[in-house]
Amino acid sequence: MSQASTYDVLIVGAGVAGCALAHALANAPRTTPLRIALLERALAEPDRIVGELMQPGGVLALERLGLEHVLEGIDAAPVEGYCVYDAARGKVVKIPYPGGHRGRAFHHGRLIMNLRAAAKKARGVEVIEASVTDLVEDKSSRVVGVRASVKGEEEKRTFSASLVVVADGCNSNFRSAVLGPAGKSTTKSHFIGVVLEDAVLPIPNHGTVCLIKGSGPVLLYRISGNDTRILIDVKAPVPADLKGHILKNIAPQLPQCTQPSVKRAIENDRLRKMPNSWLPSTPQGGSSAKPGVVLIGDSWNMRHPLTGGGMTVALNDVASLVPLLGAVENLGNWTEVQGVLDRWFAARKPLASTINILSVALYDLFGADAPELEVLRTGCFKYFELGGECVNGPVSILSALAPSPALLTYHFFRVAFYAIWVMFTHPRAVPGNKTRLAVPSVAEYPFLLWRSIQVFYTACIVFGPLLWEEMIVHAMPSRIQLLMLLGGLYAGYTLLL
Ligand SMILES: Cc1cc2nc3c(=O)[nH]c(=O)nc-3n(C[C@H](O)[C@H](O)[C@H](O)COP(=O)(O)OP(=O)(O)OC[C@H]3O[C@@H](n4cnc5c(N)ncnc54)[C@H](O)[C@@H]3O)c2cc1C
Repeated sequence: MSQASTYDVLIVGAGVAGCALAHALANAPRTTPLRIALLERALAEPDRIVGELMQPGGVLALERLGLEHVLEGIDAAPVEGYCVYDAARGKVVKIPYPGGHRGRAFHHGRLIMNLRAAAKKARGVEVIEASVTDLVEDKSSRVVGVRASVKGEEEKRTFSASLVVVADGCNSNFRSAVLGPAGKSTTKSHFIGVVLEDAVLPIPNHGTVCLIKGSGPVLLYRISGNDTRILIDVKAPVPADLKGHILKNIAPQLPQCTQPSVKRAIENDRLRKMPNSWLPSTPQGGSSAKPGVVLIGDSWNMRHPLTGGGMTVALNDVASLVPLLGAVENLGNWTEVQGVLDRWFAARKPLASTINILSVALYDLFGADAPELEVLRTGCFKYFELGGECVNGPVSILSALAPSPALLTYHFFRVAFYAIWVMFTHPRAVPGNKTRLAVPSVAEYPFLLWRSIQVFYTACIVFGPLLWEEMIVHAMPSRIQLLMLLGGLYAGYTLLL
């Protein structure tokens, strides 16, 4: 016989978002405390290659949520900034976080176990090992609960609640039921991961991003006293002989100091693979939303993991949602919840959109194979070499300390113009004699002028659609969007003339 269990809130998935949300909702000041069920399909320590570097903006969100202690006792490594290594030139540039801020890197499973323990301790939260199989709807198609296989029980159980929150991660089973076609994600590439033992990084305590010729970027960061994570971006189709491909084409391009540990790990260990997906967020409070259910975390919004922003976005989403949702006395009042979701969508935009756009734009530059993107990639590296605000601005954005799409747009297009300047003014290999370097001659200017137009156009088509998707498409009434599109087309037409 199936049992029924009734709560105020059901949360599907005890990962980063689900645990933080359960803990924060339980601690929200309310006249009547909430009864929350946190349903997780496997309570054993997860062993995954995701969510291992937390940006300073994520650490601050944990503090806002009263969860900073989850970073303790897990042998987490401090992260003081980034080091970008350009394999083509064998050069590194140091990009420290601003103002002495720090991120942390760790084994993902250890963080999750601490988060689950914190959720379990919170008043009114029940953590249940159960795999959710269906959303339960009433006659009006409002979600009123879930059905789940509970560990140790033969029959499926129905859980009911005023509100269901889905936080079941990147492979969400319920995304399309809630979002419809808007829930279709795009996979840009895969990350291949292994753990290196006793690896030496070019700059200690700095996440390393390696720009590789003919392949996507490679990330390296220490995740405990002895362990270093390597994530190698591989575009589709993933080669059948992956180990051979990495050992032959990628490992020799990595910084010399890391190569012995990389070769050892690739030869001896099992390679793990995860898709790198992109899913812009869509509003959940509008008339097309499914009543009674809300998505949060990767089930709702994903970006490229190159910039390690997923947990930061998820935690900041929780931190901005809970004060709004916690104030709703009757969570069964969907009209009131809808209003909250609209305000939440607007409140989260600056941080989430900045991180999301940056991750994909940077990936397009760093994973470049087209010649125009190659120019932008070189320009970006040289922009960082300028130091000062050319480092401080971008790293403040990356670390989620400066949640500003305007600042991101400013630096992105400064990089594009600087890349064009570099093309005209910096020495480069002379065609036909790769060992000789020379500044382009005046005779080459017509070609470079044409290339500049292509580079600028490429910058626009990399950045424009991301900005449109994240900032405009769901933020404005469609008539204003249409006017903006027509205005943009007209401006482009007059510029071309
Ligand atoms: C290769 C890779 C590397 C990444 N590296 C970083 C990084 O360094 N830094 C960073 O900030 N972000 C990183 N991310 C992104 C980050 O992992 C996610 O943004 C983050 O984990 C999202 O949290 P979540 O709670 O939404 O999902 P998850 O943390 O994935 O949690 C989902 C939970 O739901 C459970 N679940 C799923 N289905 C069900 C079901 N039917 N019933 C019950 N439970 C269920 C799962 O078991 C899991 O515990 C990376 C992503 C990838 C792909």
